[in-house]
Amino acid sequence: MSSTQTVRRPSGGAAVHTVPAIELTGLTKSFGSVHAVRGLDLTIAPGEVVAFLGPNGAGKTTTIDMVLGLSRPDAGSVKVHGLDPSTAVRRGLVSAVMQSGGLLKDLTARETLELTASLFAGTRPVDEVLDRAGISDLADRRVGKCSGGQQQRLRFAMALLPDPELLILDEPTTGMDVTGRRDFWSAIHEDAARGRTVVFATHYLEEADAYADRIVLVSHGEVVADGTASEVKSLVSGRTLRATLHDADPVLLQRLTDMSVVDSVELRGDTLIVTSTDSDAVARHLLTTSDAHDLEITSRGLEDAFISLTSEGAES
Ligand SMILES: Nc1ncnc2c1ncn2[C@@H]1O[C@H](COP(=O)(O)OP(=O)(O)OP(=O)(O)O)[C@@H](O)[C@H]1O
Repeated sequence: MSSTQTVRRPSGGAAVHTVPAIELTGLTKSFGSVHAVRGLDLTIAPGEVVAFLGPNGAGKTTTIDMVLGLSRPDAGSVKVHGLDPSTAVRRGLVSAVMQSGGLLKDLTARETLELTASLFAGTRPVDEVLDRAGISDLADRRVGKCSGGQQQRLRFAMALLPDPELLILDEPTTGMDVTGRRDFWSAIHEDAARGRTVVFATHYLEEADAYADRIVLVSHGEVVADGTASEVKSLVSGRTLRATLHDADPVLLQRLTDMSVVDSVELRGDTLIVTSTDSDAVARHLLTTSDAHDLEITSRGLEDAFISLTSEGAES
């Protein structure tokens, strides 16, 4: 069952004695015969911005629910700032921005925040959280008139009321248009720069690439990769080499395929595409034995890593 290709853990350069923002040990949760989370270990240091990635059904939401104290593990433990999750939530150490729900359409943004603040002791001033979420200009707009992106920034403002040490976002931008997503992330990014720990689950790989210090990739309820975006990308070793090749010689294609450093060879019209762990050797071979020209070598992206590390059989 063990399949972890963890490249490093923990990360973020935190001092060894620092109490982790999140510490998951052997976390396990099943629903009937579905093993949603299978012995997941993860430590997140204060101040890290971590993307939690994985295909549908990988166990992201189940894990997040346990971190927020919304459900209990079958086995293993969850600590949030050294406390059990419900105590951490009660003390305002952690709050969450979820995908939907929790808003009343007839209230304005300010009224929504005032109502939420009245339910808790010792919250930040409403004007401050409006400002931090970048929606001061929307304070008097009714929620029902706000766009999806603006509503998400309002949820973000609500989550900031207790000034939590740790902010958790579960697929916060699903269904938003590009502008809404960009505005939402710029507000989160600015806030995180002040030192808040942020953990977000997303299906948009480019969001993880752009905004996370660290990517934790889960598959079948386990961590399969853990590192910076470039470290995770480098787990799918190699690069893609493209070249223009007139009159491709089948012997040349076969020789390339037979090279031990070559993963795949493909011909699309005049364009030869080779993925390889040693693009220099392939380039040398091509340039000395064929008329290949317009050579271009690129790193494989996060999407390649995601597919390769989470596909069936990746364990082997
Ligand atoms: N309440 C539940 N009852 C039964 N099965 C559940 C329940 N919640 C989750 N599961 C199952 O557990 C597995 C993990 O689900 P989870 O929602 O944690 O995945 P996810 O990574 O968040 O997926 P997605 O990206 O689709 O949201 C899935 O197979 C899901 O069907």
